[in-house]
Amino acid sequence: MTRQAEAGQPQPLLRVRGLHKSFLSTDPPTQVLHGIDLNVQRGEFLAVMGASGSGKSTLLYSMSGMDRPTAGSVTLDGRELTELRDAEMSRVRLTQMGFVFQQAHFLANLSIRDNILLPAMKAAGGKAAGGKAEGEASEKRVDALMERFGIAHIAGNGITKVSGGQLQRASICRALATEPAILFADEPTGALNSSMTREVLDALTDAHQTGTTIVMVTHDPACAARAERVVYLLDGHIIDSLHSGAWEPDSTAERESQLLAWLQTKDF
Ligand SMILES: Nc1ncnc2c1ncn2[C@@H]1O[C@H](COP(=O)(O)OP(=O)(O)OP(=O)(O)O)[C@@H](O)[C@H]1O
Repeated sequence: MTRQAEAGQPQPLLRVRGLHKSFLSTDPPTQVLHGIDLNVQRGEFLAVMGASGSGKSTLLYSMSGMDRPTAGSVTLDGRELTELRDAEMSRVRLTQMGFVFQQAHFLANLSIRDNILLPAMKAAGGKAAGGKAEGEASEKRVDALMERFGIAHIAGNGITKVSGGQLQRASICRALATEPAILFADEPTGALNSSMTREVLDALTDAHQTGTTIVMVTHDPACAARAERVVYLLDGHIIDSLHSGAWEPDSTAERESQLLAWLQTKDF
């Protein structure tokens, strides 16, 4: 879409234009993304699908500032991210973005609650710098999130004393505790069995329904069926997208079969 055509549209929360990513560490360089254009609207739940190696994780990392794109533009709430220095980008990631990965990385010497609280405290500037009130507000928010996602009873446990599904729900709490503008999830259910997958998907759906913008990379049609829109990546290009609309519990089977039929047209 040209800038002129975009003028009448609501400004997307995340706007990606002409995004290229090559890895120069290989000889010859590995060109992974070939000029991605993508808008993510405020409050949207977007899934990114595609075959293994098509560049899904590279896209997620390049648009969330975890890695530097080779060329192109990424704006979050109108702010160009590709020009930020590392320290500024780290601050944006800490305060405006939440991340959930396939494997939850938690500190072994802290309780689940303290692991969740840590980035929220850091984002608020720390108790000492941010003031007692901000620290207390972070603690209240974390306790409310743990309650909402059904893990309040494991608050004091260490990470070896919880299930994979509980740990992943704790990851989602940790990602939301800083009240990010956008949540990035990379195969958040990839390491879970089907009942734990459902727990985590319910948590993500809940986060979305209460206003969180989500971009999720997934192989799993059951995960992608929760999203409002799915884009399909092939060899570093977005080749198609499917709008499924708002998710309703009753529509799960229908959405999955619609998505599977769409994926079959892509040799998925
Ligand atoms: N750091 C790196 N250096 C060199 N090549 C890389 C690097 N990271 C990724 N690649 C290559 O980029 C391509 C895309 O990888 P990416 O992980 O983004 O794909 P994907 O679609 O997420 O795959 P999967 O579904 O298997 O996780 C692959 O060919 C991969 O080998």
